[in-house]
Amino acid sequence: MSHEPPLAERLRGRVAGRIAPNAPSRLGVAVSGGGDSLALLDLLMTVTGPGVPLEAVTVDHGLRPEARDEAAHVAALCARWGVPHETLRWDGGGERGNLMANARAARYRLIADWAGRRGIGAVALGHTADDVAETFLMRLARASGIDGLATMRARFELHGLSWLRPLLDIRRTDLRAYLKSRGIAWCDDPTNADLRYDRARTRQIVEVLTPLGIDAGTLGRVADNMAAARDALQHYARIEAPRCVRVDRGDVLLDRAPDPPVPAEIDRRLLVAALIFVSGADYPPRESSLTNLRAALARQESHTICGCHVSHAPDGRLRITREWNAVKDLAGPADALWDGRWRLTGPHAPELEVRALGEAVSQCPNRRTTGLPRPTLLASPSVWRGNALISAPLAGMPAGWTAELDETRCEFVASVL
Ligand SMILES: Nc1ncnc2c1ncn2[C@@H]1O[C@H](COP(=O)(O)OP(=O)(O)OP(=O)(O)O)[C@@H](O)[C@H]1O
Repeated sequence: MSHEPPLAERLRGRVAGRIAPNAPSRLGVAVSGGGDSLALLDLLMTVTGPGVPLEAVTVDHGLRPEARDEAAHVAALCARWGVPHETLRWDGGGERGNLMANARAARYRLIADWAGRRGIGAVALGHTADDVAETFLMRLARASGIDGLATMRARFELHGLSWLRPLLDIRRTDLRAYLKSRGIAWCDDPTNADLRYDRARTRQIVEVLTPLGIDAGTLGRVADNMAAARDALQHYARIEAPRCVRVDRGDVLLDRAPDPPVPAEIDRRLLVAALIFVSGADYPPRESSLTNLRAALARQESHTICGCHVSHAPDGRLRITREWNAVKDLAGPADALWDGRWRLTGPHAPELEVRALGEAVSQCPNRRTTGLPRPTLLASPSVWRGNALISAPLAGMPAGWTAELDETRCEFVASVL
């Protein structure tokens, strides 16, 4: 029996400890071909047994010429190790906006779709303690708040999938040493050393700070402290939510001046949670967008943000409703979830479609009796047969149909806080 080097035992123990409480029936691992995620793949192979089949995935963003070879390298290793592997290609390099952010968002989406097809319940990512430290410094540069400075979560939910980060307390150098000891070659992404990128410059800075006693470990501990503070604030927001927030037929009514008052930070968290609840957004709005919202509200104006329409209700509370523009092109079968949250029940027929009510609200004679404002009615779900409006349950024209929030979304606190 060969003797395991202590480093391997230590790393396997840590990864096993992170995976065990979250183990799904099938586990995926996102492998770029770099040292971190290749080490993750190898470690996962040794800590998952036949009870938890492992599958690997690589995304070729088509942005660097070497990417194809990197994907092929991962594919070859997986073939040798008997791990099913798939390379997914992204061809959105020409899309408008921030290329890196688009590529990252597409990667998460592509991997989630792949996991859905393969019946995989959780996907592991190779973020390390060094990523925590570097992200912390990069967020400092943006004057981020507590959430931005907090350690990334070891587990989070996105696109209907669990994502795990089992390497968060493991240093990159240890993973490289581990790979060397196992004779496994990895690919170095040249952009990691390219000082035109924030990430590469930040790596240099971490080294410069070491003589001050500030290293990846120290920064990681500060980020952990921030995570503890974030969790405490979320806990407090959860306690305050019932007296500040009411869900009214899919809208959120937010009392921003409750008696006794809540701290501004709790009010901010409830507002962000309300925007996420109504829009189904994956990420909170940027701080600059929230500043614009506050300015508009201070002028007593309504405002659109994050796919939501925000206005003052007559009693002074804020009404956060879905923005008509964000849903006006959404059409789906009448028996499917609409806008990620509405379930319509009624005399279903295959040709029926759910769409936003829009200007057809004028065809609903009882709309005023609902007490709902026009923006809410415009974005509310309605049933159509071709161009004929059949039902608008929230606009006083049910015609045998009801519209209910899907159970995963109807509990405000449970779904967003
Ligand atoms: N092209 C890829 N294919 C598959 N997985 C990838 C790819 N790129 C990154 N990953 C996964 O994501 C992890 C983090 O990679 P990286 O730090 O480069 O991501 P990032 O772009 O900074 O995104 P994030 O916001 O998730 O940190 C990797 O260890 C790996 O698990």
